[in-house]
Amino acid sequence: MPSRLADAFRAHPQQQLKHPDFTSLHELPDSYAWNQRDDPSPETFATESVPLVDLNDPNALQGIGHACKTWGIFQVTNHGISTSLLDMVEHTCRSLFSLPVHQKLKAARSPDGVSGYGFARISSFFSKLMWSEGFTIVGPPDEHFRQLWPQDFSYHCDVIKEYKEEMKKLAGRLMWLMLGSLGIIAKEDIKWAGPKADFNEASAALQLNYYPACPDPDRAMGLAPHTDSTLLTILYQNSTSGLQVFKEGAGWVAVPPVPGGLVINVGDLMHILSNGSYQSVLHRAMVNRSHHRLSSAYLYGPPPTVEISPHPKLVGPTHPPLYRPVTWNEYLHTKAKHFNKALSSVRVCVPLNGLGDVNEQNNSVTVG
Ligand SMILES: C=C1C[C@]23C[C@H]1CC[C@H]2[C@@]12CCC[C@@](C)(C(=O)O1)[C@H]2[C@@H]3C(=O)O
Ligand SMILES: O=C(O)CCC(=O)C(=O)O
Ligand SMILES: [Fe+2]
Repeated sequence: MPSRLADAFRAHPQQQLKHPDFTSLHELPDSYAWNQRDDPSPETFATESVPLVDLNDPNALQGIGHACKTWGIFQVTNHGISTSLLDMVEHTCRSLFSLPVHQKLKAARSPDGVSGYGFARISSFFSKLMWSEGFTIVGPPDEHFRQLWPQDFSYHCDVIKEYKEEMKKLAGRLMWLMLGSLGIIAKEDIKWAGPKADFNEASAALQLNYYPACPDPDRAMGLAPHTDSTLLTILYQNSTSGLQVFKEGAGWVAVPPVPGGLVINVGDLMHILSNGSYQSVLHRAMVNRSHHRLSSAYLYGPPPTVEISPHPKLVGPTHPPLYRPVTWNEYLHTKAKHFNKALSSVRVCVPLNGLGDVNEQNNSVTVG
């Protein structure tokens, strides 16, 4: 197994799709029309909303634990990331996606690579195209940014570098809050957290997403339903709504932007580490008729070759491990090959008369 995150996709090259100039499309081409309107509209039916946690609140740990068990997603305020940094990231996203298509294609993701401009990796699993553009950053963005902005690439590199540093610190803090709520509190409990317990060796990808305004938003899909292959994801969304999460019993629920807030979601690896206690949430992004939307997802995971398995503290005679150990690289590779079957493919088979409540989450995806 390769030791760098950037190598995880070598064995699964992605076919390059044609990038449109969205601004020139005044009608929704058939290739972008999803027949997904069989689900109830969240505005009409959802009576519940995603939990909001103030990180300065002394009860934040309990709030986070409850949110991870029941929703797999929550929003945070007082997270310590300055508004000016978030504004700068938004400005860099805006500047990137408003470049002419031919310029953006100079930084296109190569078929066997992970970084660069293009459609989301999951596109190949759907017969319809998504109304969005993405830019994935793993490692330093310098080379690609130099192609995009020959003049001011260093300014944008600095913004991304600072953002990644701040996100890494916040992610480490969130890890201890999420784990703490499960009783995993000592630094020895997670060896790879390192001597300072600061998760210094963690790895991450930054995914910048752009959803242009769409002439027929009810039939289009910005980003198809998926779970993230992460421990956790920190999402910044601008003031245009679009993110929705699937909740059993409630259907698709909108996650409205909270001024200055960040969205935190549980990923598949955290679901595994928590031995199924925390749900990795199925989510998607919808598009808007008059407003474009920007988001940036900080996809956070362990060092690429560290094995993640149900934590020993959460496993016992009445709680057998539900998953086998898996490294992030191996899991990304599996996701690239099997998409929404990846999680069940690492699940341990429990005999029919087996122990434990085996609640498989609804990961099924309907292709329009
Ligand atoms: C570290 C990661 C996590 C990746 C793959 C790689 C870089 C880009 C990430 C995303 C971002 C968009 C959704 C997703 C499903 C996709 O298509 O690309 C994510 C995927 C995953 O969570 O599996
Ligand atoms: O744009 C959004 O709200 C969701 C983005 C997302 O799910 C991702 O990048 O993984
Ligand atoms: Fe996601």
